[in-house]
Parts: sequence; structure tokens; C-alpha cells
Amino acid sequence: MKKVEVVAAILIYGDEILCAQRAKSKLDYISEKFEFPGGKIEAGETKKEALKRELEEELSINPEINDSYITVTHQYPDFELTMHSFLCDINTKDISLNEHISSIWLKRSELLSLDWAAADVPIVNKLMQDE
Ligand SMILES: Nc1nc2c([nH]c(=O)n2[C@H]2C[C@H](O)[C@@H](COP(=O)(O)OP(=O)(O)OP(=O)(O)O)O2)c(=O)[nH]1
Repeated sequence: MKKVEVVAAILIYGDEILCAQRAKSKLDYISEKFEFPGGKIEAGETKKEALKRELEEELSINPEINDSYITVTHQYPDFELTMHSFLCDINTKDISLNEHISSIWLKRSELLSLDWAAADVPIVNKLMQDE
């Protein structure tokens, strides 16, 4: 089974977290789902370098990337995903949606109101527990 390794940013502004909606895709289980911005690690990159590049590409931001949060593995129908999440404090809500179709800033207690990609649910649950 194909393996995919990605990094994802939990962008925190005050008590709110950025939730970003993926575009429509042929994989219905991730199509238009909410996620934490990020993407695949390219050859030769560290996890933080990959995340820095993805945040610039996707949102035109360059925040400080803090501690790693949790790593999740999830079996999707077509591939096995390993996702490393990182906490990032951000001092502006001024982002550009270069790839996502929408975004919303939510308090931790509100996170479960969205339709998250399945791999993200353990991260969302932990964010709510850690509140
Ligand atoms: N970035 C990110 N990807 C996630 C999350 N949850 C989740 O299931 N994924 C999946 C969706 C995709 O299959 C994969 C990330 O791939 P991607 O397509 O966004 O990454 P990329 O920007 O490097 O993509 P590309 O160059 O192949 O187009 O991980 C999440 O919270 N953040």
C-alpha cells in the first residue's frame, strides 16, 4: 500500500485555530474536507522546512513553527497517511487562500462542528482535551 508522509500546522491566533477547507478532488474521502494546512515532505527537507515551504505556498505566511504536537497514522482506502502536526503561533489573521477553498478560525470547543478529513480527528480531539 502506498505511504504518504505529510506535515501540518495548527495555526493559533489568540484562542482560535485556523481550519482550512481542501478543494474538490476525485478522492471523495478528502474532497472538500477541513484540514490543517501543510503537505508532503519533499526529498532532502526536514519536517519544519517542508512545513515552512507549504505555509508560504498555501497561505503566503511565514510563522514561527513551534513544538511538534502529535503524529497520526491513518489508513485511507488508497494510501497510508502519516501526518506530523506542529503548533504555530501566528500574530495576524491576514492569510491568502492560494489553494484552499475556504477557511475559518474557531475556538477549540467549536472544532468538531466541521467535516474534518478522517486523519485529523485525533488531532482535533486532542486539541479539545488540551483546552
Ligand atoms: N496538509 C494536510 N494534508 C492532510 C491533512 N489531513 C489529511 O488527510 N491530509 C492528506 C490529504 C492528502 O492526501 C495529503 C496531503 O497532500 P497534499 O496534496 O495536500 O500535499 P501537497 O501540497 O504536497 O500535494 P501535491 O504536491 O501532491 O499536490 O494528506 C491535513 O490536515 N493537512
